Amino acid sequence: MTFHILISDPLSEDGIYPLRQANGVNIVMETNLTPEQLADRIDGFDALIVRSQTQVTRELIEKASNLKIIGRAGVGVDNIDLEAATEYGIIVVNAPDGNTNSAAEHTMAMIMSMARKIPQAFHALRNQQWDRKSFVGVELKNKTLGVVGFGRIGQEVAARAKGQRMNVIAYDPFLTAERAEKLGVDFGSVEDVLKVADFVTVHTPLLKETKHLINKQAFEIMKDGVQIVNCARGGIIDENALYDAVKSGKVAGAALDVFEQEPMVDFRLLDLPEVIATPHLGASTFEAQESVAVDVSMDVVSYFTTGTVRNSVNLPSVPKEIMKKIEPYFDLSERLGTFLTDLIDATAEEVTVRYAGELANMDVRPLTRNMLKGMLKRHLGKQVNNVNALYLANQKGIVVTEQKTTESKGFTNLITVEIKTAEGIRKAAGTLLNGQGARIVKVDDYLVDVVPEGHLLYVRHNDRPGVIGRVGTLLGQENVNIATMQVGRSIVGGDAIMMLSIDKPAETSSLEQLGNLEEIQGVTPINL
Ligand SMILES: NC(=O)c1ccc[n+]([C@@H]2O[C@H](COP(=O)([O-])OP(=O)(O)OC[C@H]3O[C@@H](n4cnc5c(N)ncnc54)[C@H](O)[C@@H]3O)[C@@H](O)[C@H]2O)c1
Ligand SMILES: O=C(O)CC[C@@H](O)C(=O)O
Repeated sequence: MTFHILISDPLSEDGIYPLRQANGVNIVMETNLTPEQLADRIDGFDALIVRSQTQVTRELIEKASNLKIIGRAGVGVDNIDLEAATEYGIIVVNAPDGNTNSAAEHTMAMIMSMARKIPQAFHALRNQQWDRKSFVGVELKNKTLGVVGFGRIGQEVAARAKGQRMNVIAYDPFLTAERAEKLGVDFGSVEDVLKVADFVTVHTPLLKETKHLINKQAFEIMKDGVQIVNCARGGIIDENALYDAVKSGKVAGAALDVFEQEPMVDFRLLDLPEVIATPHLGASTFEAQESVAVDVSMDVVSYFTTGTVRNSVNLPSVPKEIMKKIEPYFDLSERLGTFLTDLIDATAEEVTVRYAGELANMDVRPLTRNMLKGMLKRHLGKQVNNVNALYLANQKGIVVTEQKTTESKGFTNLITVEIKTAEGIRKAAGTLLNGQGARIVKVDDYLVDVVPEGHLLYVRHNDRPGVIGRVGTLLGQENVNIATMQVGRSIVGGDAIMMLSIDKPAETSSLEQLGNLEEIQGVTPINL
């Protein structure tokens, strides 16, 4: 049998030697196809290997009736419709480590070029202007670099910046005080970072949560004269807001490798002398291109020869016989993870999942991974699945433990998730009620009965007469319909909670008003 592989973006020839060496493969390299031509060409191929140019859309996937694996020679999988690939049973693999170094070096090159106005000076010189006055720069030494997104590349950039004797402050939802100390950086919230940084560099994926993370409001809290870098993904910085911030003088320099639309169509930012740019070259080194091509080629060969891969982004790997028994709990596990993550405004350090009842006699590792997927997807987005969730959690320094007991205190099965953060331990427990679907039955030490779906509000309050009525009245005035409400309390007159299920998400202003009501201690929206 021949395995047909289409490579549709330029890949290092040295990097694809694992493919060239494999028996029974037919490699076709066609790197100049239009989307329409690719759609006409794709059918019949077993594997598609791309970089960031090829858009692997649902339409393309639907035309690829033989496709089994998509290889992304790089990190970001935002050019691949993962949902469609998963839906069609196509494994997506990437090369998460191969270009980390090059991307970090490019970021440093951009910071230094921007700080010393090297591209601008070269441009003038090339136009035969010997101008030594217009290009006075700033030193990096003793300046503060703010790193937003402290994963592989963010950490490598920080290490290099420290070599330039910069102070580094970072924000990442997975960064704990302990890890920050170990890595020799300060840490704080995004606001903390933006407020104190002389240079800001972003290294997050592009997700719903990170789209326009650096916007008008973010620029407003930055120091006057801040310099900003984006070598991660276009769209993390709002380009219109950046334009205005540079124009107003708030931002003294911007260095961009990536853009909201690529290839670039709006060149307005480049009219500004403070802006320097490269056309998405962060990973464009011989070393990185060879390394990502080797990694992805090896996974494609491994899939073809053994059916296994190393860097899966979406592979569901649940043994069939286990799957059948535990499948009904998949959704509940994931929702418990998301529920607790929304509830907790702190970095998870340890996660314990307790399985009580019949589940204690089964291999529940896929459920734990699904719970982690629910937990991590808030910050890592689509790249998390039940295959890579545990790996990603470990990579973030989260210690994950499973515990089992056959005693389940009145429930056939009970799953309790406990998350430890620097602020303490929070927990939620859920079960499947016979014929009535999933329920969250305990939040911390309060007994509840909540369907884990839709929009929920978790309200902490003092157990006093009239509080529940005031909450209902205010939400009514704000046109928020309450579908269900649960109340739990520790002791009469003590701390209490309300769990409300509402028909649509409450506006921020409504939540603020709710939080300001007498006897209310706090309000947390949860969206499942
Ligand atoms: N310019 C290029 O050519 C190039 C090359 C390689 C990678 N990249 C891009 O760089 C980015 C980072 O890559 P990586 O390998 O370091 O990924 P990574 O997954 O190791 O790190 C990303 C980090 O961002 C954090 N994050 C998620 N949401 C956040 C938020 N709201 N605020 C702050 N942090 C948040 C995650 O917790 C994670 O630690 C990706 O977008 C990738 O596609 C670009
Ligand atoms: O393919 C490229 O050159 C860019 C890759 C880079 O953006 C990535 O996310 O790995």
